[in-house]
Amino acid sequence: MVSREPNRYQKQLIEALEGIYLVDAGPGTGKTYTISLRYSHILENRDVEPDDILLITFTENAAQNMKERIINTCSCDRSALRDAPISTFHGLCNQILRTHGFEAPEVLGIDERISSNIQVIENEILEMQEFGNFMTIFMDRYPNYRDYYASLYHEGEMLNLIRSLASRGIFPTRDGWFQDCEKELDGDYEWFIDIFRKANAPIPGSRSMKQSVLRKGMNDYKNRCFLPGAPNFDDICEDTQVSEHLSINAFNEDREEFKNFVHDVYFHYIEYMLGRNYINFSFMLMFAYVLLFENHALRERIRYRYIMIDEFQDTNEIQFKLSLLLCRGNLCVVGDWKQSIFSFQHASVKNITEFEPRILKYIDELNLDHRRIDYSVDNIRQIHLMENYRSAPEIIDFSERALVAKATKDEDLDIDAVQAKITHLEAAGNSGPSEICSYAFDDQKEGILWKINELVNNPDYIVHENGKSRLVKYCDIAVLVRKRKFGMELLILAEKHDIPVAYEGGIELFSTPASLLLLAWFRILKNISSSRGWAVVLENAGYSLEMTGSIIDGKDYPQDMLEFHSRLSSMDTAGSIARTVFDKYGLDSTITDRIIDVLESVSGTSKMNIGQIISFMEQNIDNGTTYDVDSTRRGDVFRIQTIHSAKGLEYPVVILPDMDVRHQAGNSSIDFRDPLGLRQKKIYSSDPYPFIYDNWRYYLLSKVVDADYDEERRLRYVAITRAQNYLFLTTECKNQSQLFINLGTEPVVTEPEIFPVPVQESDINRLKVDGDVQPAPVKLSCHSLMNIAPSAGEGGKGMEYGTAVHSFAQRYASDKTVRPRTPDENNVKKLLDSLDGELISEIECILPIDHEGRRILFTGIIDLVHIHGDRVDIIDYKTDRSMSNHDEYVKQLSLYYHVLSGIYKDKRVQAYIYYTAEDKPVHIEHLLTIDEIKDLINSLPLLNNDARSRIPDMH
Ligand SMILES: Nc1ncnc2c1ncn2[C@@H]1O[C@H](COP(=O)(O)OP(=O)(O)OP(=O)(O)O)[C@@H](O)[C@H]1O
Repeated sequence: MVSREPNRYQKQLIEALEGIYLVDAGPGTGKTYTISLRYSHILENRDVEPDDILLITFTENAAQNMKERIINTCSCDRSALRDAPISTFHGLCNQILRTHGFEAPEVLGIDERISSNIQVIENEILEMQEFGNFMTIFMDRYPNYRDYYASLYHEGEMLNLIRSLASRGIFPTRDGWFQDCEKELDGDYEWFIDIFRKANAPIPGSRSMKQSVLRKGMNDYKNRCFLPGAPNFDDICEDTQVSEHLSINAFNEDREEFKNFVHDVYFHYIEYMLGRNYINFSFMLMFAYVLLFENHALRERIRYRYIMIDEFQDTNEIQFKLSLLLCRGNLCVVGDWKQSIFSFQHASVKNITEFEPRILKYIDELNLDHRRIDYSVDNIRQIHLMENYRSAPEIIDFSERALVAKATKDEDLDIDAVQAKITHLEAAGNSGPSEICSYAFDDQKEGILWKINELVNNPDYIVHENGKSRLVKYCDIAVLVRKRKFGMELLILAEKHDIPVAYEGGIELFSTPASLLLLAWFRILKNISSSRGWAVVLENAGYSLEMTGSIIDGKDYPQDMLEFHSRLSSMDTAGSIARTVFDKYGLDSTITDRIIDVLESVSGTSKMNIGQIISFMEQNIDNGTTYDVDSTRRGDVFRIQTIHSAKGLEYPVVILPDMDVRHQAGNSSIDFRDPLGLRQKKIYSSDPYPFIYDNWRYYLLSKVVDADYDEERRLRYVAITRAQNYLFLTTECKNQSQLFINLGTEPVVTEPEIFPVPVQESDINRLKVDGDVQPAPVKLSCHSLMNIAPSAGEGGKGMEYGTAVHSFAQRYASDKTVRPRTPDENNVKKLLDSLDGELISEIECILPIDHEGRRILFTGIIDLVHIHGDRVDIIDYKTDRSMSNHDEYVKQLSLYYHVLSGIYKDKRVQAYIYYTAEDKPVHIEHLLTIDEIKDLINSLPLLNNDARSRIPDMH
């Protein structure tokens, strides 16, 4: 067992307390572990209180965990630690503003105050609604900007731009910009021209010079709709290059008016929010910053003796500057540039990769008119942690190779330069078994589930825990996805297959069936004749389409539902309506709790009426907004997580599906990024005719700024480095990303075996339909009657082997030229050669059984049917090395037997299991009768837990 003593370098970090420290170290090197020990060490060895040490983490959860870890390990007074400033930047700024921020808006020339009961708008949709209201007023007041309004795809673009500017420390004042920061909006000409010349250099060919990368990328210029006056393609594109003169002209585009527009929207939106006693996360940081910047006495009072920041690679510029203002000279930041994956939240990887130049630049800015930073940063020390305690050596090596895998065929990636920046890690703690394997499936999600079932309880896969070895459990496995949609689809499929699963990392709460039902009731509450509302409610209660149509047309709603409606009408809060609806339907889960929670919080914050609640729910659905739901299921379940939410975690087994690395163009008409500054992608003009034209200048400039796949690679790196022992990469057979191909692991092409597929009722209980309604049939795979561990079925040869044998048998039955490759396939060939009747292979069959008032449809695939004279043989291949599962297979063959007996009434049907390893067809003498099958059905948990028993009574 690995000792938990810090290593030499970790010790050095723990003990080196005074000064500025940068730790840019790889995954699993113990950064978080060491930081918590360093915190305790400061308390134990310096004359300070917990209040003197600021520890910043990335999420509230991480802060909580860190605090608990410190409380459990530190020998100092635990009660003092409970309120210690271990928090996120937002938590810290919120606290500063509520205590000292009353007059902060004055710094920007705003007359409003920050009250101690100011409401933080955390909800994206709610803020978007507020922003929409604000823009309506603004547009009315500023008609002069109407061309800009017309060019926006969506008002939300402006809100996103405001957040992005705020994260960079670009704030508007009444008369201009705070600290002349608007020069950032102009872009960086030197930087631009440097990359322009690189991208525009012709490429040496064998005989003559070939087109530059930039020139190649410009071909689409001809097809765009630019305003008249834009240069012709031939003017802009020369033989092998793009005109430098026109490119400089494009960079120097006059944007004064556009900047004024952005300034006015930004400034008045801040005023509007404060006027309603609201603040958002971006403005919280902004006001805390300007307050500490201007109020020297306060800054002096608040500053911390020691500051530590975890996950520094995902901080943004204003957070970096805030840390400097809050610091007395002892700052320690830890992170890993290779794990920077939050640029969409405006994080800046350069905070860590260019730590030193940035700190010097920021200090110059902060000290321009007053000496705010009085400590020295001349001696920034770096501590290198190079031992990875998490992953097996193969996984560490593979992760480092993945960082230099090209994302596209033509990507101009300087592999040597990237490699030079990677510090190779040694595996320090994990000497357990290890495997990296990639798979190509026809259906990737089915394939992933198959692999999970193959892993669990399979002696081929071992996990070490607390010094002991054991088989893999579901809870050891994490599937880390790029997009939530993929994760949600996998979740639904896993649930359908009855594989224990939990989805973590946010779900589209308002698109869940429970929420859609609630939305329907809100619609009915707003308008008793709402056909959209009634359609959902009636359908959910089991009414057929025709019945629903006639009820809606005749406004002849069921009495019990009308009574329920009048009960809901008497309620005055969205939360109580939601609670009552969910109670009525017997819906009680973490999802319904969270829906109530969100509705209570947003309707409480902004006093919404029913119409606004409906539109809030609709916008959530349209935007696919996700909410964290406190873990759906605990226990032995495998986890599906987005890569972003898996940051900092580790799992014995990681499955990483292929991800699409094509850049989503995204509908946006404005852009703000280095080195281009603030730009309009689209321009509205009524001349020569009203249209939203492409901006030729932006088009050209955007071609200069290379498509950047670095963050995609880093995302993959984060996912891979969560794995301790086993890493499985998966892809679709037909649709492999270039990044996947370039990882260089030849995928095993395999077809997943069929699972038990109990088709379940929806988790929503229904209001009862008047009269008798035949319940829908339940579809079950024949495997659901069998009691076989998923991996045991192939008796040690593995499912892949079994799949290959089945696949060979199927092909050989129809094409005798196919060659066997294994002894089992050879035996199958012998068997098939010996059969002289008609052969039908892999035929799907369904056996209906009526049981206790309900129809159950058993489905399965018969490997081989052999029809010969008055006899029909059913043959099922098994690649097991023993016959230990024989009795279970008899159940499966019995179902097939009853199907074929019903079809071939005048023939004798016989069933055989063909054990391929032994070349042994075993005739099954005693097949189960239908009554015996019904006895087995009684023991199925799914059917006993019949949803019908949970139907609420409306009467
Ligand atoms: N000196 C050590 N001895 C034994 N185990 C260690 C040591 N240092 C760290 N570990 C263990 O290594 C694992 C990774 O540690 P930690 O999460 O702190 O790394 P990290 O550098 O923050 O990783 P990441 O960058 O991936 O978030 C944890 O299980 C931790 O307990």
